[in-house]
Amino acid sequence: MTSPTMSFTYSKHNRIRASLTTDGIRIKSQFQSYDNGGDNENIGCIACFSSQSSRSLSSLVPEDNFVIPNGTLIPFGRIISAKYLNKQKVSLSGNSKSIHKSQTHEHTSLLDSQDPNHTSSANDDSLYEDSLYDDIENLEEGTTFNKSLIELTFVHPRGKNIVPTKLTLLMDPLPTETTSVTNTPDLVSYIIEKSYQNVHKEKSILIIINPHGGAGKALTLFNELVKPILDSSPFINYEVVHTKYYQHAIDIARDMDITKFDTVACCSGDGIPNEVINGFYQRTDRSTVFNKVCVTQLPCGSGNAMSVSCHWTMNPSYSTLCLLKSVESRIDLMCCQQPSYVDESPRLSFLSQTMGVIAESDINTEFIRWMGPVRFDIGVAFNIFQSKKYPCDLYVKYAAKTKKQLNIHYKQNKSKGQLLFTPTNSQVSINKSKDNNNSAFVQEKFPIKDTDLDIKYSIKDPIPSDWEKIDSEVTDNLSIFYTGKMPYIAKDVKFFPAALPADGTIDMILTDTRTPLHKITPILLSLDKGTHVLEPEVIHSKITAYKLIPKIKNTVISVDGEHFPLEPLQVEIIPGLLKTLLRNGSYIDTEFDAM
Ligand SMILES: Nc1ncnc2c1ncn2[C@@H]1O[C@H](COP(=O)(O)OP(=O)(O)OP(=O)(O)O)[C@@H](O)[C@H]1O
Repeated sequence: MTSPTMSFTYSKHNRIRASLTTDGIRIKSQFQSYDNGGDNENIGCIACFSSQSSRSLSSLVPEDNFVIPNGTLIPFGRIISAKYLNKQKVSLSGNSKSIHKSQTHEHTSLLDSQDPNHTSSANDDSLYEDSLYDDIENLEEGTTFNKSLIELTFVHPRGKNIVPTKLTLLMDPLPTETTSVTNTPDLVSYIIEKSYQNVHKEKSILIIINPHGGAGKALTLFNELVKPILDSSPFINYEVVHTKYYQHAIDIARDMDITKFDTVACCSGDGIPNEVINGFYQRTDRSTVFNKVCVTQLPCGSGNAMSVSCHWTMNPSYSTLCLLKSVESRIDLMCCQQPSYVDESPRLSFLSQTMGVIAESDINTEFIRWMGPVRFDIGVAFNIFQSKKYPCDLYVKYAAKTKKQLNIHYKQNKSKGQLLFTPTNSQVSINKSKDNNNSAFVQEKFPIKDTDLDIKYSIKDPIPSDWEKIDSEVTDNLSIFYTGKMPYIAKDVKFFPAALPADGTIDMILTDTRTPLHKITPILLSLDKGTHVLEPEVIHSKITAYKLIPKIKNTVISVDGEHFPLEPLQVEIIPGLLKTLLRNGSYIDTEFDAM
């Protein structure tokens, strides 16, 4: 991994003072320009940094006139790292107007030790001292002066994306009341601790890029939007591998050395995360892998449901910030069996299964197109829903059958799954504060044991007696059959608004062709809001397992956006199997409880 560091000349020309607040670091002042001969209290200019910078900085801050208004707050959520620029702490005493260096600073940051480009401290020190002489000129006799020169790395918006940049800040020491509360008397340690609360910040990541993903744009998106942010973090190590053939990511995940990595980040659509979890599933040490390795998506494909649901964004740069900052969580997976492959190995699914109109439309591409412009074309919608039905038999094991039961289930399970890391030893602890059921659930399921991965219901066995057959009036006229675990199945399509990461259930949505045409229109038009599930014609339940037996020859089954054989499909939930990253520890808020 490379860890670019900015080297630039520090002087009073580009000094910026800043102060700690409870939410971040506030830029206080000031751009002191020789050109205009005085202080400008309104802006801090870092344009001069870029002109004096190394290659890395100019690539990070290409604008010539990037300004930070005085008073700007850099929130901890946007801060990637901080380090002292001086290796020695300097104390000045005002009456003598002289500099006394104290002992060598104990808190050398990771950057100092890792960065081969970091230049000598002697030079830094003299520049640092120069800058301080200005400040002591105004000191009153007897006062002491003790400030730190901090290099702060953070991300800031540029256009639709975020990019990393660095600022050198002159900051006061940590207030004594803060040090007594946190036991982190050191300013840099405090900033880093606040910037990575409850987060496992040191990550060793295997990046899997599908160069064909997103119509061939994945590699460019990685290089332009993901890599600069990864490279700006001293806490991230990563290796990159490219997929070279169809389903290559299964082999990569099955064969990867898990002593080297704790995270797999898929620069792809939803196809690669699906392959990664299936590669894990095929390993002999699979429970160890599922306990250790976290799988996430950096949205570089055409279907990026995982990112929009988990990182709350389809933007690769914001998703990369989530990769650095998100809370590790456990989410349920679904295990699929079909006669063609079950003897070889069942297949895991993290997103959805569907048969019929949606599968035929290809979720990842055509479906979005259909949902976008054409969804307003009522004629097309009518045609789809009028003419095509997909008869089947369907047996389900209910967790919440009625909409009322589903609402209760949703409220009870909303906060399940989050894992918190204690800052001291990085051991997983359970978030007990939110919900007692939650902690019981996670304690029970963590760590995953080999037996947790065993199939509970074989497709070869008779249908269990506690499964219910869906009314054949519905299934003989089936229009939409869609089961899923994540709220968004594409941008702006909130198909499963009640989906929860670790409630141990699959959301099932059914419609049938008996629905009158005038009722189909509001259903189609409300998919972006997720309120289609409220329509009485839409069946919406939570289930833990099902068996679908198609009774039609000319359609397709799709699992996580990939085509599967048109034959009986049996699916069951595997609770909390996958470690992933959820922004703020939850899926994007669908506002289901307010519907
Ligand atoms: N080098 C490759 N050659 C052929 N297929 C590949 C290659 N790399 C990955 N694939 C396949 O591409 C498929 C889609 O991957 P992904 O979801 O990342 O992309 P996407 O842009 O969302 O694509 P799609 O719209 O086709 O689903 C997967 O089935 C994967 O096995």
